[in-house]
Amino acid sequence: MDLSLMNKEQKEAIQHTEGPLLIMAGAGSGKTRVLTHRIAYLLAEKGVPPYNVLAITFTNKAAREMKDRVHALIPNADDAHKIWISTFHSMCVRILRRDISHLGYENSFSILDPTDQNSVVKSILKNRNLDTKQHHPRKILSYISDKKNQLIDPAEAMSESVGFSDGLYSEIYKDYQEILYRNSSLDFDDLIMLTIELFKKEPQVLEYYQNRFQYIHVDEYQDTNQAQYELVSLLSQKYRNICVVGDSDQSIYKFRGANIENILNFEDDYPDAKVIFLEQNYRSTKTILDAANAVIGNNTSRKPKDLRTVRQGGKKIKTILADSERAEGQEILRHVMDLSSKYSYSDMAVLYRANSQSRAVEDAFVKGSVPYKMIGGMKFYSRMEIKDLMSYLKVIQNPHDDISFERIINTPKRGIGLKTVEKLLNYGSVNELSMYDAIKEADFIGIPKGAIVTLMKLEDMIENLRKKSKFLSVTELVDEVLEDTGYISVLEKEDTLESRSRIENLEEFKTVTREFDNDNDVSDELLFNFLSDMALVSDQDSVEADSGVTLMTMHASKGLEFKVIFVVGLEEGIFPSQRVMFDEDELEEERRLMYVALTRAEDQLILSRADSRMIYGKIESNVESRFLKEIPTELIDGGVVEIDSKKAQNPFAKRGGRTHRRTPTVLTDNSGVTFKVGDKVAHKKFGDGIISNIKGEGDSKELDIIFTKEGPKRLLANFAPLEKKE
Ligand SMILES: Nc1ncnc2c1ncn2[C@@H]1O[C@H](COP(=O)(O)OP(=O)(O)OP(=O)(O)O)[C@@H](O)[C@H]1O
Ligand SMILES: [Mg+2]
Repeated sequence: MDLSLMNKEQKEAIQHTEGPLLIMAGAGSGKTRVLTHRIAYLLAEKGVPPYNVLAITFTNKAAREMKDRVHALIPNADDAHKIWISTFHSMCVRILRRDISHLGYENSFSILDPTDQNSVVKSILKNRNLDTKQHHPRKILSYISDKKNQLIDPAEAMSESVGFSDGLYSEIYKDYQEILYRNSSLDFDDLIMLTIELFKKEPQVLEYYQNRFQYIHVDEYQDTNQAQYELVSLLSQKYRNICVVGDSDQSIYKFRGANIENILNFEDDYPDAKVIFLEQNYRSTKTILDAANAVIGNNTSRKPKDLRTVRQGGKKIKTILADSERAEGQEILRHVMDLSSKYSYSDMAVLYRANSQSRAVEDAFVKGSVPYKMIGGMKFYSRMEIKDLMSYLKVIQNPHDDISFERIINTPKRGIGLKTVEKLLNYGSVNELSMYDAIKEADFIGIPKGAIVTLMKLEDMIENLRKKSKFLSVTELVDEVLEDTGYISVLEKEDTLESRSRIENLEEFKTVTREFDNDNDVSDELLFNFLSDMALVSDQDSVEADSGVTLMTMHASKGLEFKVIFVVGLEEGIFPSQRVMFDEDELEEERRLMYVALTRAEDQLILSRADSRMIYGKIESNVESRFLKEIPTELIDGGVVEIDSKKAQNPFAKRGGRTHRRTPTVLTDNSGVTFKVGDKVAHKKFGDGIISNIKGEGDSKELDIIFTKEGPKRLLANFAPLEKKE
């Protein structure tokens, strides 16, 4: 295998195949690249069978990328397919799918998403007559998650609880776990906790996987939690060929139980471990790396390390100071459009601290017709119609999933009242039956005749769909579900703006299923695999096509790289966030997050902040983030661009010493053309239309246009690719 493109340390790491190996190195030094090459090397040079190799990544996106890269290095595609490259969660789904029955769960278990978890906790609180305002479900769920990540079960949590609320939470945890068990449902943390439980209870199962995974790799090891650590330790005990890579400066998941000690103590765990440091960064320009190193240098609890780059110089860092979040969004749009002559949209990413910050940027992009994709699939999947459809699919897969069944029992409306639902639930919980099974005994429960007939029909329909699911693709199954349940026809009859957009979303969902169908053959496991995939679309993952500017949280950007990175909202109180300001440890974690964000950039960094912004409905002013101040001024482009959205701006004017170029298709009032209500216009993407309304001033000026084909849209006058028609 050709390793000539790797440096000396990288080569050493690739060729050290036997025994424990730790690669500790800064961002962009090729850690992930070493992993992929090491896997290829094991197969090509050491004759290791592909099924003996395991690689664990932090996100599904990273897993997909690693698979692609390994495929490219290994000539035999079949071999590449046999290597397990996955996240902790999807690995555990596969293991549990085979053997979870040892723990009393059904092999067809469901996976709960955060919304489902929330409704479980709410129902427990209701049963216990507790107020959700006083006992916030989110707080309880994070308690439960903490316990699970530390592998503490309800009994243990109860026995070691101190004080009233701790005691109460541990009891809720017990209820929660019982409900999940009854529903044969698992939450994300269960996937790992139960796999460990399975391994401990059934040593022969553990041994099977130990023999199978003789070479184990873990990327981003600094962010493993206790449970994940234990899982890796169990699996690697027998052969001890364990290679972990990570960077303690990029540990950013403490809030989810990640334990930085796992990587720092690796040498204690494996005294015979070989340790390799990589010091050469291949990703970023010197300017970017100098900035990142300067920032992280302010953390006191770290070992300083050297990180150099071959890419000398580089463009200075640009900064934006806007007067509002809206102006910030528009200024980012302006930069994106400027840069789009040199880079493609997919070379750029906008990073923020919290998901809620995306809206202002999204608004600007929508109105400026800049394509973008959001990483954080939850948004799409938490829409009502998508949740309904998913619930149907989940019930078809696992009829004992009461959480999903309750959602669809009267959706679309079929005359099943709340009373009937409650009776089924109560009867089920007394007799340890799922609602689905309770229906079979509906006669004894005192459910009205008419409702019984309807419920029987519903069960028939679901049974039928289940049979079909064995020989249909997921897309075909989705069509059947929407048809048989009458879901689509109800929406079609409604024929409102809202119902139409719901139909569009369901169509959009089918692009997801189609993609899945293209990669997977029809089989008994197809639906299960699809639902597992969907459940694992975590907030790091995108569901949209691979084009457009990427919008995501800094957390989600870990491991990725882009030519141009925007970091927005660099204000005290936003980033670092208010919550951490007075806690030195948390502040250091926040600074590591800044380090992660900065080191995603290859060529150009653009850092922005707003003088004031709306937070929870209130206008707040924040001063410049300390992280921005920690960047040496000589690395920053002298002209801090001040944007005042109240004063109309001429985008051709010189500001901050720079001239803004515009793409020639943009003909706006600023370039001499005046638009007025009633004007006929042609839009590059949407075609012909008529202006129906004009609002705002300067950069914020908005045009409402009714397009012949696309209907009404609201666009930013200065950015919309519009031409006036005679
Ligand atoms: N020896 C090399 N020669 C050329 N390019 C390299 C070399 N090593 C790594 N690279 C490139 O440098 C970039 C960063 O590599 P990689 O993503 O593996 O770094 P990393 O250490 O995993 O970063 P992070 O800490 O951000 O996860 C990639 O584009 C990779 O292809
Ligand atoms: Mg990496």
